Amino acid sequence: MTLEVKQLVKTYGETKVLHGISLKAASGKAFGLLGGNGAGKTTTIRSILGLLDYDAGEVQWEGMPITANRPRIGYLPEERGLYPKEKVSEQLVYFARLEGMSRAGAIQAMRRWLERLGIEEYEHKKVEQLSKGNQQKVQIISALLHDPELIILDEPFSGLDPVNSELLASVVKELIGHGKTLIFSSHQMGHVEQFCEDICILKRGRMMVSGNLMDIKRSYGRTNLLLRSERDLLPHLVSYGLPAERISVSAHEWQLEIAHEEQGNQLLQQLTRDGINLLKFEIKEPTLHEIFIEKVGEVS
Ligand SMILES: Nc1ncnc2c1ncn2[C@@H]1O[C@H](COP(=O)(O)OP(=O)(O)OP(=O)(O)O)[C@@H](O)[C@H]1O
Repeated sequence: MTLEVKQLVKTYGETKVLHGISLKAASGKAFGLLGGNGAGKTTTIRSILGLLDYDAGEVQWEGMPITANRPRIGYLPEERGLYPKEKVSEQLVYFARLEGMSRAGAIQAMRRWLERLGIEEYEHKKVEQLSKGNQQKVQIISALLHDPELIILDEPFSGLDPVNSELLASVVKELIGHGKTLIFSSHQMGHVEQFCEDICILKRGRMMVSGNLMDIKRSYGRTNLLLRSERDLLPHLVSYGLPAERISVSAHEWQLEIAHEEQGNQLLQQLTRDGINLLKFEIKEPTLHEIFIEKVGEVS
């Protein structure tokens, strides 16, 4: 099951906020929709959901316009939308009923999810009586209760402590394993790297990078070299012609950028010739965080 967005253009008044956004999210994979504040992620998501009229482009599900062939969609918006005075159970069953579930089916699914996320004791509590993180879990359940085929999660980890983040991470992996089509929007690059095979990075409504994350990393080359030694490596590295200002050091580890893998191997030979014993020699791919900073120029 594939979602395909083709050349989306959106204008507000005189301002174009999407300049031809295209993406393809396939079943059993997560797609990372990234970008700084105001880049156009929410506008893209709202266009996919049919909550927004766009000026040009197409949104297709399984090769057909999504308006004509609408999958079951689970959406976790960035801004939360629970009613504080209502009970958890009432709200969840209400949302599930809106998605066409029977009352009995909704209650059964709700109990399963409450238990899965470890908040079964709050079933009959009002939302306002729950902590922020537990309210977040209820909202996540409301997006997943009706077993959606297309799942769009905007900052799903917000407000979750490390233990609950792990719990949600395992749920997300399970959903991917069950063949769901998942779009994941987050400023937390670590989570994106954990789940997403494909990504795109937006900047002011334009696509700066798009494609398979491993390919994107590979296309950047293996540029970081990490060395660990009990000896001071700096004088040696400088004597090989490497600029001192490009070498960072912390706790017996030296990190520097190299042009290509071969340069790393040459350095290793030079250090060995100089009788330096290395405790670590690692050529590292760039992180998504580094790619993001280079492409967007800011972290948000
Ligand atoms: N209703 C609106 N009217 C006018 N401009 C809008 C409207 N909604 C969004 N915009 C503009 O569209 C651009 C993209 O906004 P969008 O909310 O899609 O960004 P985003 O990537 O989701 O940002 P964030 O990470 O901060 O949530 C921004 O410049 C924003 O100011």
